[in-house]
Amino acid sequence: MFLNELNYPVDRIKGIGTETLKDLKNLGILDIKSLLKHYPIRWEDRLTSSPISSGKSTGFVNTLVKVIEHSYIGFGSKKTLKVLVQDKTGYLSLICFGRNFLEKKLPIGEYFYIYGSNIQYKFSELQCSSFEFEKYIPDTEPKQFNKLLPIYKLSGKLTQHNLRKFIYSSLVLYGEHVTTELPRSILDKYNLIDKNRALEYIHFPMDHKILSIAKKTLIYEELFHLQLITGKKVINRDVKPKTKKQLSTKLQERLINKLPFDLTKDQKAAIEDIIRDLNSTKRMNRLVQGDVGSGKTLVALLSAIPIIESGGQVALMAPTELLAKQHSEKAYELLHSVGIRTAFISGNIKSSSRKILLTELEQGNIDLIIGTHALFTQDVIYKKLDLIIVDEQHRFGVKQRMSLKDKGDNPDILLMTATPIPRTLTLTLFGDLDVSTIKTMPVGRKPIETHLSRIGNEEKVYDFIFKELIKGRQVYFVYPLIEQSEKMNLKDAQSMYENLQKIFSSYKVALIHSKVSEEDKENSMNDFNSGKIDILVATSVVEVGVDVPNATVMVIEHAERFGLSALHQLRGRVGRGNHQSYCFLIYSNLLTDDGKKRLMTMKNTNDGFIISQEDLKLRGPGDIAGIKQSGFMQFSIANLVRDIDIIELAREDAFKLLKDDPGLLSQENSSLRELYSVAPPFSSNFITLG
Ligand SMILES: Nc1ncnc2c1ncn2[C@@H]1O[C@H](COP(=O)(O)OP(=O)(O)OP(=O)(O)O)[C@@H](O)[C@H]1O
Repeated sequence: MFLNELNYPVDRIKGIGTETLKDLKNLGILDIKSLLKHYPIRWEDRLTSSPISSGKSTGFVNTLVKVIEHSYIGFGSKKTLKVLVQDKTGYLSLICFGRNFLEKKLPIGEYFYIYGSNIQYKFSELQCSSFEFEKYIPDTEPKQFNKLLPIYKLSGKLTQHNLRKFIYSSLVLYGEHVTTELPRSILDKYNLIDKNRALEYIHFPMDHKILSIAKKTLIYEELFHLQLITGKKVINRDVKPKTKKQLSTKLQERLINKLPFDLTKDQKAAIEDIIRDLNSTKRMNRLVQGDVGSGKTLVALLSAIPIIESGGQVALMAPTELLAKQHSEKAYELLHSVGIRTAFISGNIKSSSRKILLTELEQGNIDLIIGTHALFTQDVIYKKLDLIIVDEQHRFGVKQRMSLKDKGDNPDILLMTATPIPRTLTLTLFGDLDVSTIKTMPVGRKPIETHLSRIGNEEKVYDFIFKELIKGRQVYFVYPLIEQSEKMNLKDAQSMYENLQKIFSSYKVALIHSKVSEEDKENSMNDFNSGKIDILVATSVVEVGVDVPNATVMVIEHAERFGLSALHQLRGRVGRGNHQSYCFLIYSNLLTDDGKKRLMTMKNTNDGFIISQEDLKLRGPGDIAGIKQSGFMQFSIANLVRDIDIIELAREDAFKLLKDDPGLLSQENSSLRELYSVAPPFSSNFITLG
């Protein structure tokens, strides 16, 4: 649809000068098509009449009035015009703060449409100081009334009025160039309308019904494109088959037998799923999702073994250096006894050591390499990269993930996440993804006891901690800030580190946060791991992956400032062994409703699946689990939670269309064909993963 004229720069529209252009640019509006895609954030209902008599209870009016009287309140320069108006149901005083000039614009005896909000009963009368009006002219359609008025996101000096004008002009001038992308059969199936009409009605709807059809059309179209792109990827994945393998699992089984515990039922099932994928001709694209501490990392490491046994290499990418380091230590511990050669790569390694490491990797002398995005810098070359494991995948940008894939010849991909999301959402976000879920927790794990505590009651928490420390257990303290901030009156890790050293003077306390050098971080972590340190004071750097089974208490101060999934991840640092563990969420007095809900959810459940559902409800998908940070999904109108049903329909339709007409060659699909021959639509807006 959006070709040619629709790509004209937006200043083709009359009235858009340099200043306005800047403001529009800030909203991402550069050309006609992006102007047309700047959909209203809401519509003000100036269609449904709300007479004056209803104002007292509803707080607003939308009615036709006659001006009855002018008067002034106050004196001198501070006097304020009061305009008394009347409709069929009663009187209303319009208080014109700073707008005494309205005396001329609202002459006595004339009729006006009035839209007023914040109506209050004061001084024995109904008053309104926030209102808009338009002169009533018989037999003429009003400009701003009797309709659903679009309200847009603004920037700088832009006004609603101007933006409406620009959008209206662009619809009049260029609307005819907008072509319908969706096949006619789909429009008919769901009673959707042509794209140009949908755009017209989304901005300037005559009534609620047409608005709802326009919305449905545009939402469906957006999701349909997303699914079409996903579908194409699936086809491409199948186009390049791997050779069928019969990987040996001997070494893997040997290691499993050596473990001091049995794998859980779900761990076993996940490993079986992975082996089946690795052996098949289809490239693996599997997500292992499991709650914190459910044993995903172990599953991933065990899954790497058959690939390595067959002569392939494996790369494991973690989101933070701390986590990568920890994984590499675990991997070494687990795998070196069977002769598997593991290595850790980081951006901080000295160039001479790096050179050696890279040569070893290129020659195939390293079987499993673990690191952060340092794994795919240009000079990293693999001899035979067959499997990529990505931990906490949502924390990576798409580009990072893609460049790793290019390091091998169609390598298998295993993603891991401790932030489970609903299946439809997973499919949408990650394309054609197979999912293994680890729900069963290792035997002996006890649910973590979570206590909420208001700031000021820390003494009790400290008393409790003393008891745990005496038993030989270890403790985390987490703070939202690294250092003191003048702007925010919050406790910070640095000052509390000093304080806690005094309070727990016979115990060893360490501090880690993102500003601590990698070396110091590593030393502290090692010492905490080995039990040399009793108390670790930190920021949310310990959120992911840190695994110290002897730690039994997690204290999070200013807990209301953390998101649900962060709280859950942090809490998941304890309860990783057989000891009963505890989490104390200390909150300040300033609790918002959402903050309260988050804390209550944490208190009431340990189940990461329930928590992520709550998170989704409270924050919406855009914010969840770093999806926004990874920058791959920005919808203009669709909403992944609200529109879940449409996502499923669009997926079915898009996949069917690709199956029936993979080349988009039929007449009915010609718009789509044309569109995709230039560039996938919205490609700058979203890319799916996988
Ligand atoms: N089946 C099991 N029985 C007992 N302990 C297990 C089992 N599987 C893993 N563990 C141990 O439980 C701890 C957590 O395992 P792991 O680190 O693999 O979990 P995870 O799901 O990756 O955790 P996170 O999401 O926090 O990163 C580790 O110390 C691991 O050795």
